[in-house]
Amino acid sequence: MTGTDSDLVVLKLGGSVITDKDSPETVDDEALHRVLDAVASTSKSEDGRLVVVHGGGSFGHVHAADHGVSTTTGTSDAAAATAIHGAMKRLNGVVVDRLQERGVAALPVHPLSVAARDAEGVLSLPAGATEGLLEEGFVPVLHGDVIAHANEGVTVLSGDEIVTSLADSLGASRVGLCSTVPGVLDEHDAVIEEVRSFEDVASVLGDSESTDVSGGMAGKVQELLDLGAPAHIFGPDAVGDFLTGERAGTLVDGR
Ligand SMILES: Nc1ncnc2c1ncn2[C@@H]1O[C@H](COP(=O)(O)OP(=O)(O)OP(=O)(O)O)[C@@H](O)[C@H]1O
Ligand SMILES: C=C(C)CCOP(=O)(O)O
Repeated sequence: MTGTDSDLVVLKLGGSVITDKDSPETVDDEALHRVLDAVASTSKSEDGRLVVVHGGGSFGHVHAADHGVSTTTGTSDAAAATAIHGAMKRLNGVVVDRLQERGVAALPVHPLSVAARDAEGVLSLPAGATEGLLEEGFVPVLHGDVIAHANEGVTVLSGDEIVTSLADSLGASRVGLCSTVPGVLDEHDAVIEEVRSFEDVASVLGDSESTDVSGGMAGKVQELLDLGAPAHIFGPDAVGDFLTGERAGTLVDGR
């Protein structure tokens, strides 16, 4: 949120950061308050536009696992889809409410209503609603969800996919992923400052074939390297630094 008014920052709050992954549908209040305090204080002091995306944690993932739904295996059971979507809407409601309580003009955008995948799994996520809200001065808050998937019913759309899709379609100037770890870690658990190619980190992340691109660090790094914008992976303590344009965690930049 530094620079010109038109600068757009996309920030993802990891589901494992803002929820207690060991307890179904439980928000990690302390962690959520901490990261939202940082978002609220910087959004008042910095120019620029912000989109927030959050993951599923103990909300969406528990229901997705119960119903055997992943990013590639779907369900045609409307009740199952509603269970997953409903849980994600509850978490989204908490994030939006708590941002509004802090004076941030947050509004929800639910991907189920706008996005779809074709039979090859290629995602279409129209950005008109998000863009329109940004133009009106709101902070759109999107979430991982279930979406229509040709021949599969609905499948999971991850927050990471939303981030990369919107960053491209809206021309984000910076992207940040707040995870539970302080960055991409090397074999001694030290934060790697910069990743310019996947080969730089393949040995600590495992090779791409063995990785589920919807989750885990290897998939994140691969997708972020393909973006047209610099991306940062950092821990909950560094949200404020990222939003004010300071160095935060690991810079991933494949441009
Ligand atoms: N080299 C590495 N450096 C940092 N984390 C790694 C590394 N290799 C694997 N990981 C794992 O990747 C995890 C981060 O990915 P994960 O998808 O769980 O994060 P998240 O953004 O918080 O996602 P979610 O929204 O799904 O909870 C870390 O918790 C860590 O266990
Ligand atoms: C499980 C659901 C519905 C959301 C997944 O989003 P993620 O936590 O970003 O992978």
